[in-house]
Amino acid sequence: MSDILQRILSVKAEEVAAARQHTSQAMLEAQIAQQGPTRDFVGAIRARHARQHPAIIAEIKKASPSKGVIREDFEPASIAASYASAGAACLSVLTDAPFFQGSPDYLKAARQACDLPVLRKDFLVDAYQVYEARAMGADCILLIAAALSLAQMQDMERLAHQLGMAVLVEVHNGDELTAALQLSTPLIGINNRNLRTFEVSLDTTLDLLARIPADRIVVTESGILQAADVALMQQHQVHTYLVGEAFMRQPDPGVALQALFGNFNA
Ligand SMILES: O=P(O)(O)OC[C@@H](O)[C@@H](O)c1c[nH]c2ccccc12
Repeated sequence: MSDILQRILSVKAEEVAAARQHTSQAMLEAQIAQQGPTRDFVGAIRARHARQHPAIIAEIKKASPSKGVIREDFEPASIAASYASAGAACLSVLTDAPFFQGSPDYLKAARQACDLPVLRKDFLVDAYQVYEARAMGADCILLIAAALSLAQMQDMERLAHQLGMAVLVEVHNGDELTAALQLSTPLIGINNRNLRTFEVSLDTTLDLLARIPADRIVVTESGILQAADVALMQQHQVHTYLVGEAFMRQPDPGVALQALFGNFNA
């Protein structure tokens, strides 16, 4: 039986084929020409670090295949505003519909409601989706090393940079990290959740840390739920976090962000 990541990737290939039927790449490029400038995703993270603050990429996620519906009362614009006033560095918005109940409209609404840079959180398998990301307003894309060859990642990174977007490359093991370190992006995400089994272990971050050069920014992703998790990462000089569920389960996500990371001001 194929794992969940394989299933998602085959659905994505179908989605891309269908999307091309009604919106050509040339049409996406015309939409991109109408977009304003991108917001500096890496710069927003570095600015938090320069003030000795953690940098939080706060996620807007309604549901996931491992947890089902996480948040019933789901208004991306007000969640974005709440995160922004709580001092988040950046936003991450799920745009995948079939598995995460996300939408490009959620990304647009969230980005419009604040001035934070926004990551399109989806499963990219084709350059077409990089154009799509910028056309919907994204400032950064996610490249999942478990889903892509090094050559694919290099091509998509080059395109993202041409379009003014940053790249977060996500790894889960040493082989994926070896590939990720051959990209030029400074943003190396370590996903504590295995996308094939859903198992979560913060040791994933700690185990890979020693291999990451000092000029890269380690983003610990998934499973950061409580103060002890943050303290553990701080002890290991990890200062950039991608957090969704811990915030999305609370009535006010920004209040939850400050409860977990402290009340610093952006
Ligand atoms: O909700 P959490 O456990 O805080 O995790 C957020 C984020 O890391 C997670 O949503 C994620 C990380 N990588 C992904 C790739 C695809 C979809 C989702 C993800």
